[in-house]
Amino acid sequence: MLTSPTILDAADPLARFQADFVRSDPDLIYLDGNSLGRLPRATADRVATAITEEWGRGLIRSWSHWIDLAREIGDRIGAGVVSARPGEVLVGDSTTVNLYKLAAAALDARPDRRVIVLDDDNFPTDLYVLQGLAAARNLELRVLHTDIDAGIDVDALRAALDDDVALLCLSHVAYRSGALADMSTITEAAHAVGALVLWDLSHAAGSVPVPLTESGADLAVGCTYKYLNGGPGAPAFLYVRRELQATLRQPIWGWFGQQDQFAMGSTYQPVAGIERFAVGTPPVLGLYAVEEGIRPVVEAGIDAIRAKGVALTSYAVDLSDAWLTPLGFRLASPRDAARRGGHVSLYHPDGWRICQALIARDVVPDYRTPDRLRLGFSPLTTSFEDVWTGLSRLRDLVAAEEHLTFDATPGRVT
Ligand SMILES: Cc1ncc(COP(=O)(O)O)c(C=O)c1O
Ligand SMILES: Nc1c(O)cccc1C(=O)C[C@H](N)C(=O)O
Repeated sequence: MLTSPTILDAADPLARFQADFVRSDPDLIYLDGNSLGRLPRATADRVATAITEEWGRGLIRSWSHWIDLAREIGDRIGAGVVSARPGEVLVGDSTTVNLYKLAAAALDARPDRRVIVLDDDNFPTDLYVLQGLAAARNLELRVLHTDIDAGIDVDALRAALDDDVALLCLSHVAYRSGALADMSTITEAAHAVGALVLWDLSHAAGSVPVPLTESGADLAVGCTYKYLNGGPGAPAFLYVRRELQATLRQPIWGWFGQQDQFAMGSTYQPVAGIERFAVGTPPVLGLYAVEEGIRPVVEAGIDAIRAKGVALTSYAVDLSDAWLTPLGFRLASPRDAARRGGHVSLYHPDGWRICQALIARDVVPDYRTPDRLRLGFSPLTTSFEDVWTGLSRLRDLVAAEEHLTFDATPGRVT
C-alpha cells in the first residue's frame, strides 16, 4: 500500500525549510534541484546589499571584507556540508578548472608513475580534463567500464590499480544513475598502491554525508549550484587534505596564491595553506550567494538531509514500481537506498518524448542519454506531495500517450 504524501509531509522534520526558498509557481513540480538548486529567499537581499553597500558605498575599501571570503566559506562547507578540517576547503573557479588544478598537482606529485585511472561513467568534463592532461603528458588513461545504472564495480577497480597509477579520479555520486561510491573502501584501495585520489562531489555535496576526513581522501572538487543552492555559475569548491598541501603545486601560478600578495613580488612563492590553490580575484558576489545557499544546508544538518533524501528517493521508487513499471519504465538507479544519492533515473525507450511531455505538464525533470529521465529530489525544497504529483502526472501522460505527439529526436538538453 502506498503511503499518502500528506502523512509523510506532516512527519517531515525538514518541511519548514521549503519556506526559505522561492517557489513562485506553486503548480510547478521542480525535480531538477540536483542540476540547479532553487533560489534561497535570503540571497537576493544579501547580494543586493553587497552591491549597494559594500561595492557602491565602500568601493575598494570593502576588500577588507572580501579578501578571505573564499577560505571562510570553504571552512563552512568543510564544517557543515562535507567532512573536512579548517583550512582544507577553498571556494572559487569552476568545478572543471578546480579539477584541472588538482589533477595536475597530483600528477606532478607522482612524476615516476604513468597511469590515470577513471571510469567511463564519470561526468564528461572530468573525462575531458583527464584526457587533456594525459595527452599533454603522454600518460596512460586506464578507463574502467561502469554499468551506468549500477555504479562502480569495486573489484574491477582494484584490479585496475597497480604501482604505476598516479591518480584515481571518480565521482562520489554518479551524475546519471545517482549511484553512491564507497569513498572509504575505494580511497583505501588507491592508497594501498600509493596513488592519490580525486573525488568529484558535485552530486554529493549537500545531499549525502561526504567522509573526506574519515576516508583519508586526498583531493576533491564540487559545484555549489546543485544541492548547495548557490545559483547559476556559482563558484565551485576544492578540497586538499592538510598533510598534502605543502607538497602539492597547482599549475596556475596566480597572485591570489602568492605569499605576501600585495608586496607584488616578481617571483611566485605560494602560501603554505589551502590558498595556494587559489588563482585570481575571487567572484565576490557569487561567494555571497554561496554563503546564503549553504546556510539552510548547514542548519538542517547533513544527516537529516540524507535521511530525507533516502525517504524521498525510496518513495519515488515505490511509486514508480506501482505506477510506471507497467507502462514500460525501468529503474536505472541502484534499488538499495544505501547505494544511491539524492536522485533517481528511470529508463523508458521513449525517454526524450516523455521528458518533453512532462515539462508541458509543469513537471521539470532532466533528460540524460540514453533514454533516461533523471528525477532530482532536493531534500530541503522537495515535498513528498511533489514526488506524488510529479510521478502521477508522469503516469497519466504516458497512459494517455500524450508523449507520442512530441518530436522523437533528442534536442538540446540541460
Ligand atoms: C559531476 C559533475 N562534475 C562537474 C560538473 C560541471 O562542472 P562546471 O561547473 O565546471 O561546469 C557537473 C555539472 O555540471 C557535474 O555533474
Ligand atoms: N552546469 C550546468 C550548466 O551550466 C548547464 C546545464 C546543466 C548544468 C548541470 O549542472 C548539469 C549537471 N551537472 C548534470 O549532472 O548533468
